[in-house]
Amino acid sequence: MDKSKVDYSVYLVTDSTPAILGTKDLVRVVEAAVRGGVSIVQYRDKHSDRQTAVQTARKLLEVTRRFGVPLLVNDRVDVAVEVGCEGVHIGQDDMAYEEARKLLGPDKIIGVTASSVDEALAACKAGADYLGLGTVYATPTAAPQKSLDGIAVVSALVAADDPAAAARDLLAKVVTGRVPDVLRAVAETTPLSHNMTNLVVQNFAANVALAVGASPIMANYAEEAADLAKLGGALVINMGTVTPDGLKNHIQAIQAYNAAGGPVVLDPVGNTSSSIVQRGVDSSSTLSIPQRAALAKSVSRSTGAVVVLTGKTDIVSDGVRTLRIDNGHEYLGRVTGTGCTLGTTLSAMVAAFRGKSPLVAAVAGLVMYEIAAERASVRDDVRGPGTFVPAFLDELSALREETVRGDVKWLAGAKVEAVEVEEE
Ligand SMILES: Cc1ncc(COP(=O)(O)OP(=O)(O)O)c(N)n1
Ligand SMILES: Cc1ncsc1CCOP(=O)(O)O
Repeated sequence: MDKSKVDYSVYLVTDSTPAILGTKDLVRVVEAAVRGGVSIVQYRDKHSDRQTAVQTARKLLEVTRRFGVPLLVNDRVDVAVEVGCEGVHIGQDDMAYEEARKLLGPDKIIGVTASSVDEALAACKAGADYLGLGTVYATPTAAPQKSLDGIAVVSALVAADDPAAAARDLLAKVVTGRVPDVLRAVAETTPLSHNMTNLVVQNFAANVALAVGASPIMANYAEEAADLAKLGGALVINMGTVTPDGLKNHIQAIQAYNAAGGPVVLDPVGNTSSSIVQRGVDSSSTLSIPQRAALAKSVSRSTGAVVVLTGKTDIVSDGVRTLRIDNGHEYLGRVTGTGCTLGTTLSAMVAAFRGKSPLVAAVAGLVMYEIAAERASVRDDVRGPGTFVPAFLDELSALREETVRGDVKWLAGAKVEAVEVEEE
């Protein structure tokens, strides 16, 4: 497992004490919670003897590996080494970070509890992969300007009657709560949105990029890609009006962005190839929502990419977590290019949120785009698809400005839910 890609959004810390677990079976609770959307699990057991702890950790590892999420062990580095799980979480009174690192090697995850700025700085300097910052309470007066990477919970999941439903609920809330972070990152960095897109949408896509806060360049000549890829932006490959020559340019540009580690958004539009990652196919799809969710998850698993299937209900999956978004307006389907320019929007989000969560970035792009459409559609000056387009650009821009000044009331309209997908 590549530890730089670990998602800390919903972090389950287990507890086997009867007061919290009750009479339930811990492994089943963890399995249900992971199925619901938990993205990382820590086995925390202060009471069991070593042999029992190793046995339990092995059972938990079997579950977490099946779902592709990491398992850490709290405090007991020897148990983590013996079962070969993804890492440990240590506190200030536990084994020293350096010693744990020696035992675990460079590739394992080591999280450290920090209860003061000094402890946090020391842990970062030593090389901790993440910090556990103790109990966090929101206050009604102080909304943080920057949210955390995720929340670690014990009883909200372990004591829940339905851990899978509780995990789905938390996942949707945590992902939605990070949307402003993504939009602010776009506003702060003005990322390059390098579009190799179709003939129909060039101008519209450039304007959407500007409205969401990105810097567009419509550059179809791949010789430019290597230089552009170094600028920290993202590439949009839209195959709407592709030609044999265009295809060669697409491949060369993708290679340049891959070499530079830059994100690529691929939109095959209504391409007639056999690939299933097709927006065109999807939007007229007769598949049910569970089928589309399973499809997105399986394509994401096999490609390693975050997959977005748009439609009345959008599906987003990173192969582990799958979400649905039910925002938008029918005008989006009555204006050409609105699917393509969603790709441009997503490029801005993934570029600005590079190194963080592409799943969260994708959800942010979808939510912003579709709530802008909802707001535009109810404006007095909008009388149909023609007047919708300028109003839509205005609303994209307004959402960006509101978010930057800390006004995120609009996010209350986000309809994001986690979807449970059966394992194949
Ligand atoms: C994610 C996470 N954050 C903090 C803690 C607390 O760890 P620690 O300070 O070692 O205390 P105990 O959990 O051992 O009582 C944690 N476990 N996980
Ligand atoms: C009409 C058309 N023809 C080739 S690409 C294109 C634009 C499609 O745009 P969208 O699918 O985003 O509406």
